[in-house]
Amino acid sequence: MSYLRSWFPLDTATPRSRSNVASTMPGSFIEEEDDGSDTAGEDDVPPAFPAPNSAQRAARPMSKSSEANGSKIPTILNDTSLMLPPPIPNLASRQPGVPRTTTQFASSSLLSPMGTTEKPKKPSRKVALAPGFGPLDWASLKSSGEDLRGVETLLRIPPSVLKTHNRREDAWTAINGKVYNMTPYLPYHPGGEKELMRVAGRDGTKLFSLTHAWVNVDFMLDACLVGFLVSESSA
Ligand code: HEM
Repeated sequence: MSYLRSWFPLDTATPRSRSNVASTMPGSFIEEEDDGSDTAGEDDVPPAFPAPNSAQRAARPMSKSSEANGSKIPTILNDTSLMLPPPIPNLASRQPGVPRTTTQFASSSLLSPMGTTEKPKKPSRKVALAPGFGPLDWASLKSSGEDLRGVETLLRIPPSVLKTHNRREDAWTAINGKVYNMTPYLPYHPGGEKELMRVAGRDGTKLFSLTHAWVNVDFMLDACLVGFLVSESSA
């Protein structure tokens, strides 16, 4: 009991009756000193929650009726005092290709992601490749062992030599210092032959990286490497 008294500021000087204690703290497990009398069965009251004198109990508002009769029974949170449910998303307002507003997003996470309805920023400039000239066909041609270079060994190529390889049947270009034979790749190029031919016989590094810097030319045209671009003087 002395242990419990240190928790609760009870007036220990004037001993209270059990009924006094019970009226201030309903459901309290506090009891008087064991006076030896038989109290079996009276201890079965569950402990009060929130605990008497706890911060939670102090913070919660008392109901009007409980304030009136002086008892400290906290108001029970009922359905009307709960937060309102989120608004139901208006699915009918969705338009293909029209991005949704932020409120439409906030209302549901089950809608399809925005990327699927958004218009592409720029129209694709890819061309329709002839059947049998897709990326996988190019990959299998590269690994077939067929000669796609047209040279015996890798060469040192000055701009004056590069310039002479500017026809569809013999189209070379230099990208990042490496010279490639583009001719076998022409029908496989997703941007079309015409675009590729713009860099035939010259250094195509700038145009290449302006168009699609993400394309791995080292890998795409590894089987077409003919040599390295060098200055006229060092050729
Ligand atoms: C010489 C090496 C080149 C290689 C290996 C190459 C490869 C490719 C590849 C793989 C794509 C598809 C890109 C993608 O799916 O995102 C592509 C697209 C394209 N390429 Fe090239 N390319 C080369 C040079 C050029 C050059 C010099 C031009 C000239 C402007 C060009 C113009 C284009 C265009 C317009 C597209 C379509 C882009 C689009 O709208 O999606 N390419 N190229």
